Amino acid sequence: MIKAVLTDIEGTTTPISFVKDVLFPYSYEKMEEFVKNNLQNPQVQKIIEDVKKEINKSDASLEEVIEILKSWIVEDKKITPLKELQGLIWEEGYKSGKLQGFVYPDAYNKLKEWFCSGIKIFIYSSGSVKAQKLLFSYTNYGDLNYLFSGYFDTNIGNKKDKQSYVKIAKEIGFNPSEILFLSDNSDEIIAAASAGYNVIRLVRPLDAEYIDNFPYKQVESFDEIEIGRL
Ligand SMILES: CSCCC(=O)C(=O)COP(=O)(O)O
Ligand SMILES: [Mg+2]
Repeated sequence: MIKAVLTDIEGTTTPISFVKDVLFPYSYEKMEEFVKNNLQNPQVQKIIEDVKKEINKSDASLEEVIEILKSWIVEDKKITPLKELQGLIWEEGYKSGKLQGFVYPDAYNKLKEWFCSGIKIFIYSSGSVKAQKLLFSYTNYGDLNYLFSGYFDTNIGNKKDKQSYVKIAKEIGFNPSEILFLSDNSDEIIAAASAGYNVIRLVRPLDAEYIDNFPYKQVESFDEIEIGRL
C-alpha cells in the first residue's frame, strides 16, 4: 500500500521549459553581479570554495569561478554548489515578482487529493531545497508548501544513484515498497526501482517521449495515476 509519494520537479510537476528557459537564464544573467555583491555572505564564500574543490583548483580566481558556474548552467550540470547558488539568486527574482513558479494543473490537483487523503508527499530535485521551497511558494496556485512533508536535493546524493533512494526511505521512515517515486528521467526511475520503490515515469508531451519496452509504467499526466491500484 502506498503511504508516501516522492516527486521530481522539472519535467514532472513543472515543465522543463520553465526551468531551462526561465530559471536558468535568470541565474546566468545575474550570476556575476550576485556573486560580486555577496562576497561577504558566508554561504556564498562556502559555495566559491566548493566550486574550487570541484574543479580541483584551490587558487582559481573569482572570475574563473564565475565562468565555471556559468558554463555549468549552459551544460545543465547538477552540481551541488551551482544549485545552492541558483537558489540564492532566484530568491530575489521570486520576491520581486520577476519569477513565478509553474505547476501543471493535473499535478496540483492530484497532489492536493493525496495530501487530503493522508498520503505524505516529499520532493526530490536537483534544485536545492531552498530553490524547491521558493518555486512552490510562488506558484500559479499560490504557496503550495503546505502539501509537502519534506524536501531532498543532491546533498543526499545523485538522483541516478540507488543509494540516494535508500537513504531517503530511511530518513522519511517508510519502507521503499510504501513509496511511489515520480520522475521524467528514466535513469532516476531505474535507480528508485532498484531500491524497491514503486515508480511511474512522467512523459509530458512537450518534454519527453515514451520509451519502447520500458519496464515501468509511463503516463502523460498525474490524472492517470491511481495510487489505490498500484
Ligand atoms: C527546484 S527548481 C530548479 C530545478 C533545477 O535546478 C533542476 O536542475 C531540475 O532538476 P530536477 O531534478 O527537478 O529534474
Ligand atoms: Mg526531472
